Amino acid sequence: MPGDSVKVAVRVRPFNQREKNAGSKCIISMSGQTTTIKNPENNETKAFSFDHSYWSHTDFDENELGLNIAKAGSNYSDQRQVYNDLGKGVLDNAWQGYNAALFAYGQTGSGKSYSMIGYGSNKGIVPILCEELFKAVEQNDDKSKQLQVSFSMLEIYNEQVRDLLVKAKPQQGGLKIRQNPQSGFYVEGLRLVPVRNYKEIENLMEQGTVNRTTASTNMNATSSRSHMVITIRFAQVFQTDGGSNTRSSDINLVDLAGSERADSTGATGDRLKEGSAINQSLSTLGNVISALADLAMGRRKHWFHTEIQC
Ligand SMILES: Nc1ncnc2c1ncn2[C@@H]1O[C@H](COP(=O)(O)OP(=O)(O)OP(=O)(O)O)[C@@H](O)[C@H]1O
Repeated sequence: MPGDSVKVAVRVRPFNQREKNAGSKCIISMSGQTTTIKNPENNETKAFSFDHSYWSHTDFDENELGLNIAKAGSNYSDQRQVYNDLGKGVLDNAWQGYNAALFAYGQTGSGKSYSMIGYGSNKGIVPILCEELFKAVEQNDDKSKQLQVSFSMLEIYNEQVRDLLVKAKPQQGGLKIRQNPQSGFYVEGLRLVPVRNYKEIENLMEQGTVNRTTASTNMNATSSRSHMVITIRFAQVFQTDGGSNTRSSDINLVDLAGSERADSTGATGDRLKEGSAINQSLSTLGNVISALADLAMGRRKHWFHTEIQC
């Protein structure tokens, strides 16, 4: 794959009302790729380097369209900048036939859905990426190349997979994850809907977002209680003398549920059960990623099965 195969970025959001009411102080600062955390008790600092460190905490105004834009001279990162750095490369790779995945990970209420999906006019990476994909598709005037886009959207809620494009209540136990020796993992029965333009994707995304399980907690009024995976399958069919060749790519865009502490979210009953499923699956995901890193570095020879059952 061209460029770096893995990129890591962090983003700091503005204080919410609860944090403002509590008189919270920001202990994070960002400069270039570096994120610095200051211990307010002894002023000790620790610096961490990432591919991108996005300052979205202060120094922005809302324009007449409701868009949050940087104040002159500030280092505020808006939605478009985050897309340009993270989403654009994913799209470029898809044109070249590579699969790609983008995960948003963080504590509950930290801004994952804002960065991935967005709120109101502040569209996130997923809608911008879909819009840019269709802009390019519409510009294609090569008659020997046919471009096809399909869309699916699922959630993993309490360890069960549900198709978000289907309104009906999910079947007992949820959809099953299967493995095909040729094409890899897939979700049996998941709808993969062919889409012809951005408007159709926008409608599907809206429908899926409404179906997604959210609830209010002390930490976030619109907390996602499930992990969400949007897959955009992009196929380029090239006509040849003898028939056709297809170059296909899956773009997986994942908005994870946030990690949480039961005493901070005030969770009881269903919320508590969801919170514990969320934390368990996030730690499993962490194990899977470190196992993959070990495999890539040659530190481990075998995959272990139990980690991929979630
Ligand atoms: N960069 C940002 N600029 C402005 N507001 C933001 C930003 N990031 C997050 N917010 C606001 O913070 C609140 C929480 O964000 P969001 O719902 O995206 O969190 P989350 O990490 O997805 O939470 P959860 O895991 O509980 O679903 C929302 O009201 C959102 O509008």
